[in-house]
Amino acid sequence: MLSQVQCVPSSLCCSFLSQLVFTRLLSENSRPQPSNGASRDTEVFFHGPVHLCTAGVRAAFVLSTQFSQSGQPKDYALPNASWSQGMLNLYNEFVEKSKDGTWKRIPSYRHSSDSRGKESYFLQFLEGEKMSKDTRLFLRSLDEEGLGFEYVMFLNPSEKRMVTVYQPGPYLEGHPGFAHGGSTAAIIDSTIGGCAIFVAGRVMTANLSIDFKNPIPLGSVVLVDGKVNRMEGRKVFLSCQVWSADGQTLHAEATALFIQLDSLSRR
Ligand SMILES: CCCCCCCC(=O)SCCNC(=O)CCNC(=O)[C@H](O)C(C)(C)COP(=O)(O)OP(=O)(O)OC[C@H]1O[C@@H](n2cnc3c(N)ncnc32)[C@H](O)[C@@H]1OP(=O)(O)O
Repeated sequence: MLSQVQCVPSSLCCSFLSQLVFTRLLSENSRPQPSNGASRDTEVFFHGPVHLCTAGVRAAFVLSTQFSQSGQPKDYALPNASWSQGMLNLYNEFVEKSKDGTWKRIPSYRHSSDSRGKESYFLQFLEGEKMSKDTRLFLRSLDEEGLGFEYVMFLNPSEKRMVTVYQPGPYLEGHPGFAHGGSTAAIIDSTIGGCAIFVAGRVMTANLSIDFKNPIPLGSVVLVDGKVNRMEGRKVFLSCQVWSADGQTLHAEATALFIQLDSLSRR
């Protein structure tokens, strides 16, 4: 995913009832069309006795992670039961800051194609792209809440800045108890990638250089703060810092170069 990641030497980077019931979403080829309800999209495989009840619970759980009650694709950038109080506090802080329009919460879906036709700064990026229904966005690839990347992004358009309130889950472990450096690189890349898309439309990461300063405990809450520093032609230069929620610990800082893929997409 990354063209280049540099790590400082001191860095530490380096079923629920599944024995009775196997439930899996079919390949996302059969991912439900949101307006038609969700049931078409799940296939439940039973091994042994038919445990309809548990299967139903499991299926309902899986579906509830993908669709809102309205049947529309679920916006994952909203609080869920896995968010810690610290995560909620930071989220509420930025929601408050968004009331005057300074900041804007960025909705987030599991599939790129779910962003189509919605208010999304990704829309411009997506236009004209062929979307595969087999794919999931990397950071939204897990069915169960809280296990992987729990995050919400807020964009400050005038400052060309994006902050991500981020809570790394247990499936992101590197060294025991701490987030893998690659997962930190991924959230940084996506945060500043959002900034770059905002100013330049279709972009790709050409270079990402990260200094890992302090390990990030799994389940803790951090603020990923990225901004555009300058643009030179097709080149977008960005920087990013990852801070603990209390602002006392700098976990990582990064610089990056994104390249605009075509000038027509420039905002
Ligand atoms: C969820 C939404 C957020 C998304 C965030 C996720 C983003 C990603 O992870 S993208 C995936 C990872 N990135 C990739 O796979 C990119 C692979 N690389 C490429 O496709 C190409 O090299 C690409 C597009 C970056 C640049 O290619 P190309 O368009 O031909 O540009 P090219 O002409 O070589 O270079 C343009 C300028 O950038 C400079 N440049 C290119 N790469 C680099 C680099 N690594 N370091 C420094 N400068 C560079 C060139 O020197 C040139 O400068 P100048 O105009 O001053 O001469």
